[in-house]
Amino acid sequence: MHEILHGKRLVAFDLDGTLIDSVPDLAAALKRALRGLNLAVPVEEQVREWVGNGAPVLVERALVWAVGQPPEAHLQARAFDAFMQHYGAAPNTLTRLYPGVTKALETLHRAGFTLVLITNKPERFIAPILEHFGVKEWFALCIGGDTLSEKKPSPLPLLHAAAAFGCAPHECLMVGDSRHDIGAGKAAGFATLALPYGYNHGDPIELSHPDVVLPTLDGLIEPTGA
Ligand SMILES: O=C(O)COP(=O)(O)O
Ligand SMILES: [Mg+2]
Repeated sequence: MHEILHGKRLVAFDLDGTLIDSVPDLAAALKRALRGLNLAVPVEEQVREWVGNGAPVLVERALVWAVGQPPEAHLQARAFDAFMQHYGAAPNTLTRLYPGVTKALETLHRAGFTLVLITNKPERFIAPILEHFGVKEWFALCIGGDTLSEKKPSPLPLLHAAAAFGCAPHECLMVGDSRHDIGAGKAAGFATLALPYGYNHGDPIELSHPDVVLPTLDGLIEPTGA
């Protein structure tokens, strides 16, 4: 096990860009929504830079790009509803688990860590996706971007999860791909571990100064030899 796990009891995982590469399905749903409104559609690489602050902000960023200004409320509402419908209908068509995810979750769970999922994705999508990839059973709690009154980078969901299992913040680790995960982790008093392969608005995750950066989750569970 990686030394950052020493003294830890709870590990909180981000979802998009950390466990799953979900942008292809997010982009497909966004394109369908925009096309349905007769608006320009972005390429997948653009969508990759817009993910991370939850579905309403994803749709808003797409509309700003498509119409050149902040969208009026009725356009935002129509595009958001369409996006939610399209994504809900096909959240797992092109989405893939990143390497090492299943083994890391299973190994940590069997080693006695409490695993929680803290994503900014709307809560309704979490269970179908985790079930599809056969990893839902490893999580003791899942929190979405609309589950509580605040989402990452607020520390609130992290502190909520720690309290739910009677853990002090210093006994917890936040694992994520974006500045919102690392910011929330630091604000909550968690240790922080970053994966560089996900979505961080085009910036290197090192700029957020996580405690550790690993190329994949394999490094979290590898024997240290110590
Ligand atoms: O829906 C999003 O913005 C992405 O969510 P996540 O990276 O917090 O899982
Ligand atoms: Mg993420």
